[in-house]
Amino acid sequence: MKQAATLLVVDDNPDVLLAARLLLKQHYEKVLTLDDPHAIEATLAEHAVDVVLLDMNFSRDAISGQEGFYWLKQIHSLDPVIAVVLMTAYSDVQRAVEAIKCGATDFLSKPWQNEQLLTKVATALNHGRDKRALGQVARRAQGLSQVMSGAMPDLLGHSKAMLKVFDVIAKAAQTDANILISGESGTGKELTAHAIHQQSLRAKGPFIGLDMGALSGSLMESELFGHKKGAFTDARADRVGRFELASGGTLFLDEIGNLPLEQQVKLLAALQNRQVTPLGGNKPIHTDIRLICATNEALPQAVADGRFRQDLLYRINTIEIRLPPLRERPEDIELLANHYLEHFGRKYRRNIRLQPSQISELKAYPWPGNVRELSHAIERAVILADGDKLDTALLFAARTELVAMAAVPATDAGIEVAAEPVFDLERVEHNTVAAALRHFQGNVSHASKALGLTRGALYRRMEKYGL
Ligand SMILES: Nc1ncnc2c1ncn2[C@@H]1O[C@H](COP(=O)(O)OP(=O)(O)OP(=O)(O)O)[C@@H](O)[C@H]1O
Repeated sequence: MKQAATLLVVDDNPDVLLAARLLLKQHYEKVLTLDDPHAIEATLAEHAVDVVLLDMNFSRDAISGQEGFYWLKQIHSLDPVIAVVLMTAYSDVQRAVEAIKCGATDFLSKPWQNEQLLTKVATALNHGRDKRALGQVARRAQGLSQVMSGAMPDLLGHSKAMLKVFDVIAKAAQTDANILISGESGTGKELTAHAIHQQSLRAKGPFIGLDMGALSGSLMESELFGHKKGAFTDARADRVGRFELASGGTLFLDEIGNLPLEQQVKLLAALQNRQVTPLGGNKPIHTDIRLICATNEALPQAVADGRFRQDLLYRINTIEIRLPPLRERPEDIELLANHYLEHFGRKYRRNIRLQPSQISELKAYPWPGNVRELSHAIERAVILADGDKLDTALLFAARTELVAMAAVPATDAGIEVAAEPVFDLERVEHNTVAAALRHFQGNVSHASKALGLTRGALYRRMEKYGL
């Protein structure tokens, strides 16, 4: 199976690019190639690249390697922790040492042995990921996370339901009890997990998250517990698991309902024994974590269906926090809308206010995508506003779609059936995604399965259409 990673190969020799691509494509999901290093910046802006394989000598300057060092610096100014493997046909030890000193993760001589290239890429990939995760640990440990990665927004609300949630958060945060947060997509489960961590005695420790919806069973296991080099075919280097990274802090497992039964047994054992053994390892590692899990499906039903272990549910739900959907707390809508109006007003340099009639309309809309949908609606309307007036039609672009769909006999797939055929793919896609989310009451995992998309791909479409 291909590993979910994006690699970028930069070399001015098309044969080198082709050879690298053909080899790496067999093992990694996305392999990008560039024959001109000037395009690196745009490529990194567009793709979340994990490893760059960078030639040291472009045609202007055939052998000194200075161009390679220049581009290495440029790459690190754009992303300081990205793993870069420098490649050169003029290899010598001195240059390898210099490359590593300048921040390269590794050094590769051309022509390469395929096995050697794969090993170096795998090591660089793990190195980069661990560096990212450890960077997060270090930032949090130093209390600098707000400066470096942008402050986590506050969890807002003044409805009775949310005041109750705040109360449970404040009490639970002071303990090490495991917490299960449930709620529809976009209700703020991840934000709540951060809020608990920030109010807890572990606030200075790391907050490490893992989305169980985005990974296959065996990958999940290696992400959770880590692995030793050689534990399985693709394990080309040791890898630190999230349990170990989260030690002293909080481990947040999103979409816990997606954890396959086999891995549920292992998670339960890790929680009971407070230790994990990396795959392929034989020495257990002691862990000290508080576990917060999130789900947008009813886990008791998953237990009844035989998809989730009851003993694991009892272990993770010592405290349960249910986040109500926005339609159940319309009192929060004005507060949230004004918050986002100010936030995006500042971001896009607009000074805009909501009219009382618009607030009433916002409150009347059911917001199937919850707070995420509301924030997207406000952002879109702020960007497209003329002067200081907010156009109600823009604010409710998503609602207009839903109304349009309701007004015509739509199939369960939600494809709009118009009197005149409309050949607008984007519109059909938008309608279908909105209908699937509505059908599964905002459950992203179920909707993505039904649409034949990964959760990531569905999130990208939700983002695109402001759902
Ligand atoms: N009470 C709130 N106050 C302010 N912002 C909120 C609140 N709830 C959610 N948000 C915002 O809405 C967006 C979605 O929140 P979050 O990712 O925490 O939801 P979620 O329930 O984890 O969603 P999913 O199940 O789809 O992963 C984020 O941008 C978050 O900042």
